[in-house]
Amino acid sequence: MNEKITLKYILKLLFENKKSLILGQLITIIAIVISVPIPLLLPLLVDEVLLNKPDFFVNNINELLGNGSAFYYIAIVTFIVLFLRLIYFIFGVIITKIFTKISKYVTFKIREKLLNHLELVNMNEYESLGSGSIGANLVTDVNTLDNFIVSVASKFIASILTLIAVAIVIIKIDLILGLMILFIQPIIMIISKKIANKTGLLKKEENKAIEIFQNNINETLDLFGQIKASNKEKFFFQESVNKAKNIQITSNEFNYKSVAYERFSFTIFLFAFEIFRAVGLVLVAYSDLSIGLMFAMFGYIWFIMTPVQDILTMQYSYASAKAAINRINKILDLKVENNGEKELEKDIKEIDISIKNLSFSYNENKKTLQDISFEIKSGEKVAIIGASGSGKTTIAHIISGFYSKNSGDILYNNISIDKLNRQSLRENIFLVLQMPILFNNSLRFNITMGNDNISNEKIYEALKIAQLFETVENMPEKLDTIVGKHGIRLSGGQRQRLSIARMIIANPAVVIFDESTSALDVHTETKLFSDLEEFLKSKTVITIAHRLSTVKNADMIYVLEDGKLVQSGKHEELEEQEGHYLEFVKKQLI
Ligand SMILES: Nc1ncnc2c1ncn2[C@@H]1O[C@H](COP(=O)(O)OP(=O)(O)OP(=O)(O)O)[C@@H](O)[C@H]1O
Repeated sequence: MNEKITLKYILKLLFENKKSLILGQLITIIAIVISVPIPLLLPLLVDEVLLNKPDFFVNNINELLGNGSAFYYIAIVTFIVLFLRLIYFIFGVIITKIFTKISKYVTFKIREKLLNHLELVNMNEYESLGSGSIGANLVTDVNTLDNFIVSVASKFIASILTLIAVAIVIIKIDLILGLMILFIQPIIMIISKKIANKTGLLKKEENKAIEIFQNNINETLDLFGQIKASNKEKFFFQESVNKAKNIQITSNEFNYKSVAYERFSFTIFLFAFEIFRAVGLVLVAYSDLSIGLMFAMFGYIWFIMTPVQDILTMQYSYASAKAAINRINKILDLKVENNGEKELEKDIKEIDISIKNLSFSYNENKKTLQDISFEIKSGEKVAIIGASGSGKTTIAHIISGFYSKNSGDILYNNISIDKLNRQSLRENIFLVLQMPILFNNSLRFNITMGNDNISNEKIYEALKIAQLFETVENMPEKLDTIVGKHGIRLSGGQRQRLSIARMIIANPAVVIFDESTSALDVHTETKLFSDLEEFLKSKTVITIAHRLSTVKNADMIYVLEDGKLVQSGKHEELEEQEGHYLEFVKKQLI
């Protein structure tokens, strides 16, 4: 079982960069040690210089650099403060650099893990989520997680340590004020946490609306041509507008309420700040707290705002990250396809296929294939026919290892599909689809599937057999012509022939044609099969077809009806029997 994304898992990834993590935290601690005294320095001069009570600074400056005027002391301490701020800034940049690198590593690892899992996911499972939501998970949700990791890795420990250091200094300066801060801060944080949960729910709504819109618009754009052909632009685009409207509503709710909630938390903090100030004044009036230290306290109250705000923001992003993790884990919940260890020999020439009591359903309500058994010997040419929806494509997909059977077995040279490595299976069985979908890349890429080792000569040879040579020769960029998204710039027949050229290059032992020439005219189809004859001679060929001419010469014909195998035999035998095949022949003759 694939390990889920959890906070523990994220921590594990963070600790894979242990050295950088420790270095980053060390520099953070040094930066805190440098920054914490800053608010104390200049206010101390109020007492030592303005109120003429020389102490630490004046005494030490006198001893080290000699006496001087008020300007002299103020200038020296100001210089020290500016210098410390500069160092703090430089350390801040280094810290950001280290932690950004670590967090980008973690988000990359998460994306890599998701992609590695997706690669192995079972087709049925993949279809249950759809490409739109998986895309959103990989982009938006991982980014949400990224923001959270950056802020936690770089600010969590720093904020806590700064708060502790400041608390110590404040308590040392004045016990009452210090303790007040220590009590009031957690209360503010608890209130903020409750608010953060509400923001998380709103974010969830917004993300859902974005996902629905993304799925809808992807589909509308993919089917743009068909929508236009059915004159349904208004309907489909209005649907998309409605979904976009929903984003407006949910985004509006999230954005304004999350800002309002954030401001509310901040206002509570400011309330506390004013109370601290009032208490400071009272303490100067009624206790031995000096004016200079009171100013220092005010400085610390401002100083403390950044780490407190950081922790508050971390709570908001934690709420969003938790929601993102839940959605990301849905990808990891998708079951992977069974993958056995046995392999068919590379470039094997002969594969016997034996299908035994095979059953399959896409969902629990209906059995798509029921108890099908037949054998295909190596080199045999078989045809599968049947009414639309009878399960022909499904059986082709199962034989090629795209969908996993529910029961029964398929044996390839006596090796059960459960024990067979899927890559090895697909290397030797090629399914030529009716509607091949192409990459928005060059013809060459689509034929070779990115394999640069295949020579132009070999590609042109395949194109000639696939009846596509002249078409490609007449294209301005020839093999470098870009085919458009899903191959939109090619006709249906050209796409089918390109897919056949891809099959010729792959040179498998078993070829399955699933209505792969349905878009071709009879003349081109006849020429194609005649040119393919030599290439297919020794191969096992399974043809799914609607045309009698394609089926007639098969060594064996299997007839499917409603997911069941109802007839099998040669054309001459089946033609003599009453049944589906005879009906099929009659229809073709008409
Ligand atoms: N991905 C899918 N998810 C759910 N049901 C599906 C899926 N693909 C096909 N089906 C259903 O399975 C049944 C068999 O479909 P299949 O595509 O195998 O039929 P076919 O005989 O190849 O049809 P055609 O000749 O029209 O291509 C049909 O009822 C179809 O609705």
